[in-house]
Amino acid sequence: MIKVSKRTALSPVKLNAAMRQEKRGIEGPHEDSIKVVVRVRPLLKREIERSPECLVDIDNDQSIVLSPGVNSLQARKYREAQKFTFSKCLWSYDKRTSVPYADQNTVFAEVGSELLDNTLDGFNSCVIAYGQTGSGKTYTMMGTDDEDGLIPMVCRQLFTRLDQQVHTKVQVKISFIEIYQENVYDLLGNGSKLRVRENSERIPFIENLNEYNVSDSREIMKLLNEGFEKRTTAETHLNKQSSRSHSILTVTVVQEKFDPATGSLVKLKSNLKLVDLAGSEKFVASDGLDKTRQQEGSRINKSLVTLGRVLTILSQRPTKKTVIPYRDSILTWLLKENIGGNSKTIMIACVSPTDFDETLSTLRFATITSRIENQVQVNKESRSNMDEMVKQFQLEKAKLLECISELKQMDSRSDELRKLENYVEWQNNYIDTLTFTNSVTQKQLSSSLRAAQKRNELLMSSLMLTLKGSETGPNEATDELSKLIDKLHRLDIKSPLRDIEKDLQCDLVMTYSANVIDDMI
Ligand SMILES: Nc1ncnc2c1ncn2[C@@H]1O[C@H](COP(=O)(O)OP(=O)(O)OP(=O)(O)O)[C@@H](O)[C@H]1O
Repeated sequence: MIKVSKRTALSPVKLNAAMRQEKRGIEGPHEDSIKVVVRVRPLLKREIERSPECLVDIDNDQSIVLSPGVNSLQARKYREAQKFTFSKCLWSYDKRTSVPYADQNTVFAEVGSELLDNTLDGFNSCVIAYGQTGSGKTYTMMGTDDEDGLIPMVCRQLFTRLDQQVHTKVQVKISFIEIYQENVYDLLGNGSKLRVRENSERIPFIENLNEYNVSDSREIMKLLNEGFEKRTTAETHLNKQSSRSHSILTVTVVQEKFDPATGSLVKLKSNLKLVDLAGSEKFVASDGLDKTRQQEGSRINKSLVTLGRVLTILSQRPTKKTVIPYRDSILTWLLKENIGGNSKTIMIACVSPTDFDETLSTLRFATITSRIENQVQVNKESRSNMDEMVKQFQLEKAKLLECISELKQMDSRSDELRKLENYVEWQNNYIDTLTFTNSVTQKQLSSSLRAAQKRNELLMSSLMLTLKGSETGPNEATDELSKLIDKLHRLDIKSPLRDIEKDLQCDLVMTYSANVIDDMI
């Protein structure tokens, strides 16, 4: 998936990325609050039969009003409607015209697109679907057979956007886990329990977790469906197919590109986590739940209670000394970076239109979450020891191009000039190609750059002579020029090229292979 274009101007994709970057401002560490989007689901078939009262309304696209309802017990306790304001409120209750209906595409436009922007800009990103059981989390995240949810849309669009990138080498990896009863299981593995550990920077990771390289949307969708099939679900009294586990799909995107502005090689690495939480479900003895369901319920509650505790502490602006109980549940431990750490995080709070208590609890939870400021920064590495050499090369390239254009203006159309121009173009493309190519080692790159610099010196002298020839008449310079071009021919550039070609087996270097030189010079 490596592409090279000779264009130097910013492509629309790059331009958009640059504009987004400018809008967001800074690459270095900065605060970014967790964004909350609320989605109200429609009545379900079995609910319609009871003709329940709709307790929610959307005031504008940012405020949601929850009223106790005239018939409910809550009406006495909460006399007034409660209003909550968030980044966005999505109305999927019915298709009346005064409030635009939010379908799956709307969710993608409001959340998915931003997640992809952030990921491609090099930020860790995360979306967490939260809400009571049956409130529409899995519908929103995965969708159904007929309507894709956020996860499949994001995965497909990721590749569409990556395919539009030029001058970039990309690697995409995915892993998919579920946390069931406080244990981690690999949804793309053999089903054994996995351990969570922390690296030296105290960032948690899952030991022996399978990560798969994916190169297109077909591959990613295949793995996704495979994992989703394995997720633990069961029928509960509130949802026919209730997720009994938390699932986390992690998409790791590594982009390597050459930044012509700074003349350096830049590596952006971002983790995109798509989290579908299990529903919080109140259960009482009269529900007649069996022991497994009760145990599941209490474990799910335990992790969601810990999540609530962590979010509450974070929302109160903790000091460095405050202990945040991330490790009290596997869920909060694994989401450590995404809540309070280095991640641009969005919560989708899913609510039912008819359940006052649960919807109130979800909206309060969401309000606390919206007060949290994460500390984010672009995950950027540049191969700094190469930077100077590449910068130097860029300067030389600029000089050579300047010289050629000067000669052209002087209407010097000599054969030599044409050859030199071809040579300069080839050389520049070749070096650009190498710098974009991930598999080239630092050693290979630095020796190629050194060789290229030697050639640059000769090219420069040759161009200077051509220039001299144009000014003083060809005769004086011709001899010397032929000698220099001869020297250029004799520089052994073919064998190192062939070595690299063999190593890489990559179309890109092939394009500028040694054979091409034969045609040019
Ligand atoms: N916006 C929506 N449009 C149409 N149907 C929806 C919508 N949201 C939810 N549903 C339907 O409601 C039911 C419950 O939704 P879903 O399974 O997504 O809930 P959940 O929050 O994931 O529940 P759990 O926590 O138990 O897994 C499903 O039949 C789903 O198709």
